[in-house]
Amino acid sequence: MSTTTGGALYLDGVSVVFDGFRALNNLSLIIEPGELRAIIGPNGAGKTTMMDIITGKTRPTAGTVLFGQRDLTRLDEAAIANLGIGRKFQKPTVFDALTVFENLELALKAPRDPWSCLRWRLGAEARRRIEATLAEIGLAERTRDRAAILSHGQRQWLEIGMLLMQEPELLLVDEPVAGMTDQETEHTAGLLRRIAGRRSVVVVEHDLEFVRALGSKVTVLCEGAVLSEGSIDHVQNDRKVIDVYLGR
Ligand SMILES: Nc1ncnc2c1ncn2[C@@H]1O[C@H](COP(=O)(O)OP(=O)(O)OP(=O)(O)O)[C@@H](O)[C@H]1O
Repeated sequence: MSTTTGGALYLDGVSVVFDGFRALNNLSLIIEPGELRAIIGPNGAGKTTMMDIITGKTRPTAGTVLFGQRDLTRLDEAAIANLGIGRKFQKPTVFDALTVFENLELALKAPRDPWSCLRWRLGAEARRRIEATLAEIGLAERTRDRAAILSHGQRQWLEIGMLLMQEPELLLVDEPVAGMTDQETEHTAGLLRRIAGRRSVVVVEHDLEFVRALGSKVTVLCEGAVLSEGSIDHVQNDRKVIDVYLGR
C-alpha cells in the first residue's frame, strides 16, 4: 500500500479567543499521515473553528499548528491549500451545467506545456487520473451525465472527487452525510475509508452510525478541547461524553 508523503498534522496548546470567548481552549491533537479521524462533539464545541485554524481561515491566539515540518500559523489560506490541504464544505459546489467528467477535468491542475507531444501525453495521463477518480468515488457509470441530474449523495461524492484531483495530502470533510439516504451514507463511509491511507482524512460529523461505519479513531471535542479519544465504543461508553453530549 502506498502511503502519503505529507507529514502528521500536529496541534499543540491551540487557543482561539473571539471577543473574550474561548472557542478553542488549549487544544492538542495529532493526526498521523494516512489516518482517518472522526471529530464529534456538541454544538459550539469548536469543531468548525479547528478546521478554520488548519486551513488558515482563522489565526490561533496561542499554540502550535504544524503539518509535517511546516508551521501553518505562518501561511495564508492559499499557501496552505498549495501544501496539499483540501477542505470540503457541507454544501457541494459542483458545476451543474458540466458533466461529471468535465467537473473532474476542471478540478485537475493540468500543467501547461508548449510541446504538443508532451501535451498529448499529459492529456492521456489526465484522462487516466480522471478515470481512476471516477472509479474511486463510484461514479464511473455517470461520466457523461450533467451534475445537475445527480442525487444529493452523488453530488457530494463528485465534490470529493474534485478535491482528490488536486492530490491532497490532508482532506478535511465537514458533515458529509447530512441529508443523505442510509444507502448514500453507507457508500460515503466506504469512500472515505478507501481514500484515507494515501492521504489523511479528518471528518466532522454528528451522525454516530456513520462515524461507527468509518471504523476510525474518534475525537470528542467539548468547550474547545479534547474531552475523549479512542474507538467509537470507547467514547460512547465514556461517562464524560455521555454527560455532556450523548446523554442529552
Ligand atoms: N467569528 C466568531 N466570532 C465570535 N464567536 C465565534 C466565531 N466563530 C465561532 N464562534 C463561537 O465559537 C464557538 C465554537 O464554534 P464552532 O462553530 O467552532 O463550533 P462547532 O463545534 O463547529 O459547532 P456546530 O456543531 O454547531 O457546527 C461557538 O460558541 C461560536 O459561537
